[in-house]
Amino acid sequence: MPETSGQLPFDSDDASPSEPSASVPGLHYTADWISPETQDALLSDIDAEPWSTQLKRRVQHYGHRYDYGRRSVSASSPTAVPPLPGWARQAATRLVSEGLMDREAEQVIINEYQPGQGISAHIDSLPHFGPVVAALSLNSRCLMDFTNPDDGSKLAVPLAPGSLLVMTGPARYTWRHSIAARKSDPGPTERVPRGRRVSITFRTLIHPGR
Ligand SMILES: O=C(O)CCC(=O)C(=O)O
Ligand SMILES: [Fe+2]
Repeated sequence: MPETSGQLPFDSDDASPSEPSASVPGLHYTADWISPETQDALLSDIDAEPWSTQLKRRVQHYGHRYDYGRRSVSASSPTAVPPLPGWARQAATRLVSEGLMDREAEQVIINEYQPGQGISAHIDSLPHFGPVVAALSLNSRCLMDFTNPDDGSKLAVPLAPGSLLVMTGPARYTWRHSIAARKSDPGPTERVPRGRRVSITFRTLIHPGR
């Protein structure tokens, strides 16, 4: 296991070109954005920090806490959370240098999904978060379902370990995304069992000072 000390080899050499989705405008998928070794190093850094059990899935918040009940973001001290770890700042810098985010992410939520867990359909908070949401997948694949409420169209996007999904434009502002709470996903030939999946999501804030 590589020793990280908060720093990770966030080189972009291994990444495949980002692919825009044919069906969901503003959705970009990059396979192998990080290597399996970097995934392992990230997971061990993440698992060394406390998880919040306020939801069915465990989460960690950095930079600013997102209050799921109030659907708001707070920077005030009673709800303060740790700053972005070094590895998250490196990833945020890389997202800007690759032209995927306009500014460095100020808020990170890490989600853990055990097999059978998911996330219900939503759009990430419009009053609080900026125009791009990026999600890095670790350890297990899953299908993320996108639904357009205007015409009911749907697309299931496979998210492989090490991949990066970037939502912007209609994928960010119109389409809803969700992960079904189930233990396996349909695959090309047979069902694919899910393992423990951890996602790291990066966001900018519309009002960083509040
Ligand atoms: O797990 C993911 O890849 C995405 C999670 C998500 O949609 C969110 O945190 O808003
Ligand atoms: Fe989301």
